Amino acid sequence: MLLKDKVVIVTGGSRGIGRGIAVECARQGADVVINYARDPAGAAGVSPAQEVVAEIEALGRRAVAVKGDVADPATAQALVDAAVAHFGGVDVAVANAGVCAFHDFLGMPPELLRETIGINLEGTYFLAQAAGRRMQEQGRGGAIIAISSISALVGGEFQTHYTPTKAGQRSLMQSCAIALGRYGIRCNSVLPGTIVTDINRDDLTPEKTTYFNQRIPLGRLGQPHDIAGPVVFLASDLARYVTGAEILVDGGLYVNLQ
Ligand SMILES: NC(=O)C1=CN([C@@H]2O[C@H](COP(=O)(O)OP(=O)(O)OC[C@H]3O[C@@H](n4cnc5c(N)ncnc54)[C@H](O)[C@@H]3O)[C@@H](O)[C@H]2O)C=CC1
Ligand SMILES: C[C@H](O)[C@@H]1OC(=O)[C@H](O)[C@@H]1O
Repeated sequence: MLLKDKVVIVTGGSRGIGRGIAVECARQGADVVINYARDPAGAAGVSPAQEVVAEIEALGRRAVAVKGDVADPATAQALVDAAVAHFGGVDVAVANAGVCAFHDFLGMPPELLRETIGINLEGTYFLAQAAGRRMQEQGRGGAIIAISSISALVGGEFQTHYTPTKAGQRSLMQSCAIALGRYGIRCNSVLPGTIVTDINRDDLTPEKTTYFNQRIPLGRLGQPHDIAGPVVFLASDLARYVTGAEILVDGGLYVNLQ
């Protein structure tokens, strides 16, 4: 087990990539605080956040779900407080929550631009700061991981509000690595390629899916659990000398120009 008895926070942990990360961390021995923004119950009357908590408990670990908008700095503090109150501290913070409402550049409403920056970039900043403060007090180091994107490296016609937030998260982790290295707190990014989740359900038409499956050297789009392994690695002591770095997890998409 790579994360035995570590305490992990995952924002946006009730769905998609965040859910995959939260469950894999528990499988690796961690107790987990998951954050969610909105969580309507499904047909069976059980919400996704409750499902994740139950899945983690079935693995023999503890979990708690905390509601909150990551764009609000109070949410980051509430997540740290929950980790301390329920599990005694924080070892790993994963800034995963994010939005990407596809929109053309010339018609971009300022509200959508600001909302995207607030959730994706400022939300990561607030979590890194709140977790970093607690980790410094604890004096036992820690790991902060931003779920950035292949979009930190390349542009997107309908993502002019989004790609700068992903580049910003990567840059933020580099600067935090310097600011927090003296406390043994490592800060890194994971850059997923295109992963099939709710965020791109409408964008990934059958035609686009076929195109990607042909262009990606490993022959398929990603799934949430493809991202969890690299996150666990960065969170674990196996990565004890890794900070200010990033792992591109895209099936080879980025390097295939043709
Ligand atoms: N799916 C993909 O192809 C890729 C996704 N990413 C990034 O991965 C992260 C997770 O996205 P996915 O799992 O794909 O999408 P998703 O839509 O399935 O999950 C996003 C999560 O963020 C939460 N969230 C959204 N706004 C929030 C807010 N204001 N406060 C708290 N939580 C909020 C949602 O409730 C949800 O749990 C995002 O940061 C996204 O930018 C990066 C590269 C590729
Ligand atoms: C939402 C997109 O499909 C997804 O998110 C990203 O960060 C990449 O641009 C992917 O294509």
